[in-house]
Amino acid sequence: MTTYNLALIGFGGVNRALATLIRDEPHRFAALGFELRVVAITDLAFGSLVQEEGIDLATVLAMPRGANFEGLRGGSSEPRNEEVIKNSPADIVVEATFTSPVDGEPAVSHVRWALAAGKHVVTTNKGPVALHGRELNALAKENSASFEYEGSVMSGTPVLRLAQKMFEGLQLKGVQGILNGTSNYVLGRMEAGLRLGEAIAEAQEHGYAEADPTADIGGSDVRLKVAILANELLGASLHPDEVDTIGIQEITSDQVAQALANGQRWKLIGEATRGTDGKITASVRPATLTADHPLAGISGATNAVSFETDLLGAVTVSGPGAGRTETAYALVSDIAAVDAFINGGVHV
Ligand SMILES: NC(=O)c1ccc[n+]([C@@H]2O[C@H](COP(=O)([O-])OP(=O)(O)OC[C@H]3O[C@@H](n4cnc5c(N)ncnc54)[C@H](O)[C@@H]3O)[C@@H](O)[C@H]2O)c1
Ligand SMILES: N[C@@H](CCO)C(=O)O
Repeated sequence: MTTYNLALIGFGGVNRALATLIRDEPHRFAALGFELRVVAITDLAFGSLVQEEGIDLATVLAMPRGANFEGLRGGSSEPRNEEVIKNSPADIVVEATFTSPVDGEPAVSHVRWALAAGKHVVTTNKGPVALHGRELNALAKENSASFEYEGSVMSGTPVLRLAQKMFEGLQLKGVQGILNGTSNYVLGRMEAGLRLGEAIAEAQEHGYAEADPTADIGGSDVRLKVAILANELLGASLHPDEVDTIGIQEITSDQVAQALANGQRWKLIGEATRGTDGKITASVRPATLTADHPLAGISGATNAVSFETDLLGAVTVSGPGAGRTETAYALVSDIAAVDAFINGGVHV
């Protein structure tokens, strides 16, 4: 059976959940026809660790926050990202550091270094895809590497591959969705009477929120996702700055209660639409939805996206939009796509 060597860049919630799956559920990967070995980890907090024969995941997963890899064979307290990405014996670089909605760094550099070295990249990080997707895909092609990012839009719920593969023969006119688990969770908890700050703290505990939750609440997380959907599925060349964005930070508990009393729910809606002139416009804004709207019933960290098609009308997909293990699954599906690329030379 093929063994793929992985380098985990970022050892936070998502990559720890992936490491846990690799440690506890090897049968899941065996069923896909390969096994996974983690040969390198880097993280701002832990430093870096490279062990060619495979890192003992039980040991590193048991390390408390505040500890670092110095003292372990091949370990250092410095996060030597560039050295690890370029020189470790990894076949696949798993990028799950924090998302910068401004310039995508440091993740953009991580992805560039890996692809330029001919290594495959899987990532849940929206920044590189939304801000430099075209360039990075070209770099992947140039270096015969695979660049996979299914988890960048709706965590483990398949959206990009589903639309690319299953909507063949349909014309896509637009997409509309609830694309942020944290803000949707927060709005639901405000309906239950919590204050905004209390609800955000709960979302952080569940592992839904970004490192800086203002990205979730202020709409910049959804802006990146809308740009990805528009560019990947509608053939646009949108920069996230071109997506008009308003978050939920100004929505008050009174407004939430008032809407409920009127049979409505506040939701943060991201959309991208192809106009009659062919131009794609996109926005993120809060809206009150009546109960009969297809997105009104989407609660908690669940997300949903409606694809507006010419022959079927709206096709809506819903599922987890955030969560550590749910997002780690996106990486599993991406690694399976890399395997298919390696074996067939094609993207799936
Ligand atoms: N958690 C989710 O539900 C979810 C869902 C979809 C996508 N994502 C994306 O996945 C990525 C990881 O999410 P997470 O929940 O694991 O975040 P996290 O904050 O738990 O972990 C990120 C880790 O990256 C490390 N890091 C930050 N900058 C670094 C650097 N320069 N070098 C090395 N390490 C660095 C941090 O120390 C931290 O341990 C983010 O980009 C996020 O937007 C998360
Ligand atoms: N913080 C994001 C993670 C998924 O991208 C959310 O809450 O949706």
